[in-house]
Amino acid sequence: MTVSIGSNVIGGGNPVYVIAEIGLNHNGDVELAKRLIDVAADAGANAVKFQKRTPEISTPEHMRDVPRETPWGTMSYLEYRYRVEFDREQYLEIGDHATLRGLEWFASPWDVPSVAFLEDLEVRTHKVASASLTDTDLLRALRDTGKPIILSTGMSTIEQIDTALDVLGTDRVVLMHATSTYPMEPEEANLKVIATLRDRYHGIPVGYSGHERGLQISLAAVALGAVAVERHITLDRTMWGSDHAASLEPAGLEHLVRDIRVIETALGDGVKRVFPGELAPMAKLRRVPA
Ligand SMILES: C=C(OP(=O)(O)O)C(=O)O
Repeated sequence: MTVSIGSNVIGGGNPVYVIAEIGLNHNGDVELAKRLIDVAADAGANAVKFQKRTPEISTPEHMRDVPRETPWGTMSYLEYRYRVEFDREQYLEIGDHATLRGLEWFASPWDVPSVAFLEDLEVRTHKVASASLTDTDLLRALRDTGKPIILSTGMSTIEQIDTALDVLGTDRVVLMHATSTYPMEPEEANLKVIATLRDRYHGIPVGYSGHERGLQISLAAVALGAVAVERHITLDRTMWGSDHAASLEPAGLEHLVRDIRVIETALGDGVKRVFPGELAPMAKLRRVPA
């Protein structure tokens, strides 16, 4: 089964769909978001992704008043959440820039009103963050859009994934294996879950959303058959903000896309054959012809 997002097809032997997750790494600055879009386009990614929240709904009650040191002074966690949200005009500017650079753009809505916000902007797909996998109201709102859904599975049990898919259906879903630790250590990657998900949810394309340092684990995910890869990106890992440290800088994203393209080519089709380029070595090296 394949899932189409714009002109890209995910699964079915198509090129791995690379999502550059800008998330909140724009720190509420449209110009920074546009520079990150440029980084994703220059690296050859397929899409850029954001996170869209209605802070008074999506911020857990117990977190709202927790003080947070920010570049704009000390504020409550709720105020900080507002500070890093873009409004409609800003998203229009960002979306236009992504389109101009040949990238799909979409977001993970973290609450039901954010789904309508993104629908109004005519995104072609939605992402469900791992944290939202158990939010049945959100899943229903997303199902009702009729759009393809990319569903991340970090911090979730198989039973919770079953329930989410009962709500979403299986026709237009891409599952993303993920572990929601930042940065994620190799011991927590559990990449064999990619095969577990593929076997259990037969026909649903399975990708990987990574929070590790470096490239090896994402590249191994591709070697294990992940059909989409999502990684956070930043201009500089030392920038202020919770996700920068577990993000790829421009050169890292460029190398990731380059190496993914090599690996997917190298995986081939699984049919054992003698390649034309082997004929000369065969003539030279094989003592006993067939
Ligand atoms: C946090 C997100 O995703 P993931 O769970 O894949 O990291 C997101 O998409 O907002």
